[in-house]
Amino acid sequence: MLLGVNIDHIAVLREARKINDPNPLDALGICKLANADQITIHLREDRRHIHDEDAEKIIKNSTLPVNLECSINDEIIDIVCNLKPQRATLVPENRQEVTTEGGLDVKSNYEQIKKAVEKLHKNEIEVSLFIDPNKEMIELSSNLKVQWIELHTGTFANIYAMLYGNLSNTHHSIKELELPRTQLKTLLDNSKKEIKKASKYANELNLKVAAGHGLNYQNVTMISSIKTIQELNIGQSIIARSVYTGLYQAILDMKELIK
Ligand SMILES: CC(=O)[C@@H](O)[C@H](O)COP(=O)(O)O
Ligand SMILES: NCC(=O)COP(=O)(O)O
Repeated sequence: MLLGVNIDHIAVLREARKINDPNPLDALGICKLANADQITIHLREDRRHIHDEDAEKIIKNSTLPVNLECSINDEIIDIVCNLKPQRATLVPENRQEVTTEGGLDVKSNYEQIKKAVEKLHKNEIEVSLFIDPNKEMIELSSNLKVQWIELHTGTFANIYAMLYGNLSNTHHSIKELELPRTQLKTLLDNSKKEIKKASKYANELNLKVAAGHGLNYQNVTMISSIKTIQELNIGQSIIARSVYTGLYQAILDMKELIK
């Protein structure tokens, strides 16, 4: 199983002080040494962590392929076309959100996405669509002739955290998931089944499948055991663990779990 390490959260720490430290660029060599397969970054419209200058330097200096996540906004797509990462992953963005809350609505935004995919392909950038594990979204992605889809695992991760991660005992508890454990267990099983079924269907349509969002050292093996998923993109949990273990060890630990 391939691992893309999302290094956005190094920039989150830097932006907490609005200075130049820590610099996400410094992570590139460590990711390579720890056998990461890809660097993932998200150039958000509000530039809350990764900035244009970071993206430019990371793409120029990385010896690993760079997967640049971005919205479908015209201006952002033009920036990505100039930056020329190996891959662009198109994601939904909502200025108010704490983090990406769901997959791209490929149906409602079909024409805008088509335009973005064509521009990116013209610039020799492979394209992935960050979508929910939903048959219609997969079929529309296939129609758009993208190379990859990335299945949003945020719902799965939230259920897991409420069931096994003690989240319900904190002020971050997710109200709509405050359910009896038996019910959460069923929801978790169903969520995994949905992801498995979606990845199998996408492979049948010749789409390569990545998955990510909210994956961590506890929940990841439930997803990495799905053979029709080729790659995981993981950020927050790896960077959080690296505070204690160092980034090199945090990546090795994740690689060991998903091999
Ligand atoms: C699309 C996705 O899942 C990641 O890019 C994630 O959103 C990164 O973290 P932030 O949501 O904090 O930007
Ligand atoms: N596309 C998902 C990603 O890059 C990482 O998300 P997270 O692990 O930071 O939640």
